[in-house]
Amino acid sequence: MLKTSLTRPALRSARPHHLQALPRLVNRKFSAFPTVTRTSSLAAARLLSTYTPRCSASATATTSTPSQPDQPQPLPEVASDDLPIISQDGRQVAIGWDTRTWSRFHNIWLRDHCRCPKCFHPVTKQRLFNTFDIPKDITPLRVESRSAGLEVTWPSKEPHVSLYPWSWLQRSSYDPPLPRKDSSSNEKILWGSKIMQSPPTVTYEEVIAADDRGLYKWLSNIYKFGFSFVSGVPATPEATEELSKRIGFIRETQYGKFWDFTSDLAKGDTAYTTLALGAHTDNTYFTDPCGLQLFHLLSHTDGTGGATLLVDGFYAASIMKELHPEAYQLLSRVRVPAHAAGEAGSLYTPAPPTGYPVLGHDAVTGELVQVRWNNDDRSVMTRLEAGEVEKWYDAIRVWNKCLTSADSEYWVQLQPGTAVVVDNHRVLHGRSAFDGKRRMCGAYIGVDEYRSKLAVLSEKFSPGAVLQATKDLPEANVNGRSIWNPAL
Ligand SMILES: C[N+](C)(C)CCCC[C@H](N)C(=O)O
Ligand SMILES: O=C(O)CCC(=O)C(=O)O
Repeated sequence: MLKTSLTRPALRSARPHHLQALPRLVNRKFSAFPTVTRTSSLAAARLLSTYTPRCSASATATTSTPSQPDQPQPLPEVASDDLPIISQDGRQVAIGWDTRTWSRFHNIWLRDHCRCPKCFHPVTKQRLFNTFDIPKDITPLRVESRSAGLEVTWPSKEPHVSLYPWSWLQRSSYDPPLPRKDSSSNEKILWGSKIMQSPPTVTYEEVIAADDRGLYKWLSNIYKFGFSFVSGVPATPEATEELSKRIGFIRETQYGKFWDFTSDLAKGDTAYTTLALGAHTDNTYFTDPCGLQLFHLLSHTDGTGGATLLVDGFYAASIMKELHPEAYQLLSRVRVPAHAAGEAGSLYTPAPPTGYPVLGHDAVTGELVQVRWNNDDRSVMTRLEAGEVEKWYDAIRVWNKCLTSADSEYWVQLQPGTAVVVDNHRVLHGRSAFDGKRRMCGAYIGVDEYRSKLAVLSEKFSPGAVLQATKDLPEANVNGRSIWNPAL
């Protein structure tokens, strides 16, 4: 059972945080958060303040607003009695989905993306056809609109026929990019301290069940909220390690593989002390910080404190972006070096040594995709421009205020039997100071192992529109995976 500590335990520097009242923002939509909608208004703030959680784990401190009528809607599935119009214009094939929506695919792109067994290995899903054998000016002998998709006949010794399912072409459309049907399942829900009313939780029994449905629920929670509890976990390192491995193999570091630690400085890091730790993400000194971090408190005797802090870094960033856009931009640009130098046998710094910005964005979509923040592990700032030094310190001061506001901080006193997993690219964690004997165990999981497991489970439990539309096509599914999986 989780005991939520309603008062905020003193952190190491125990500064009272007098914050100007941050407007309570409900769901938020920013260019940086394309899949989350927001209504930030006084009405929304009132809504939040009177918020009463629904009973399901999906209840959050936010409610989603109806899709905006002016946003382009995904195209309907192609009906066999209403096939798209197609036309060739020299270097491209144009597909008319309806009177107003056309996609254009370059001939060379289409030839390169043939998924027939000769061009694309049906088991390994690797390209077999040599891209560089495609003539620069390749032109189809014929293009046909078939119920199964676009059929293209290419010139070669014996004509080569490629089929491209309509749903796959809609999803792959680049000229123009088309709205996607399954974006709702990709929604992330930003949260503040009110998440304490209904934190995302699964049971240990659900997660270890062989049908993987509970495992999928757990990983879906982590994807949507950036963290999830697991209740009913046997309070042993062995059970916790097995739980971790349900997601993927554990990532070994200088701290070991599966860790079982206490305040004995067994490793050269303040985690192995009784000190309070402010909200941070781990591994800022690695080029690729771990994806997930699992914690399970095994025991705490003869003492108090040691409460766990969780902060949604995406939520805090969205507030900072709204209220202090210049600070947001500075933290999105200035690279922060970091180190782990507490073990004699290792000295970690990221490549490149200049480090990475606190707020990392997808270079194509502009979406915020990673928070990297551990002010204790931050190294000497040698790359600040003289004119930016004080601005940068002002910006991290604002960032710290957003992280440490009562609206952002979710304090919870972990109990043996309840583990927590955080997305280390989004949710910051910390703890209050403590005394007595405290034993914590856990593990890191690599970001690609986490994403891979979620992708595999999504294929099974929530196949997107393309997998649904192509599942009965001949030779689509080989070795349990569709050649039309949009992830390929
Ligand atoms: C291994 N364990 C999780 C116990 C501690 C790791 C040390 C955390 C380090 N200061 C960082 O922020 O990455
Ligand atoms: O001891 C705890 O509760 C958390 C320690 C921590 O923040 C870490 O290991 O990264």
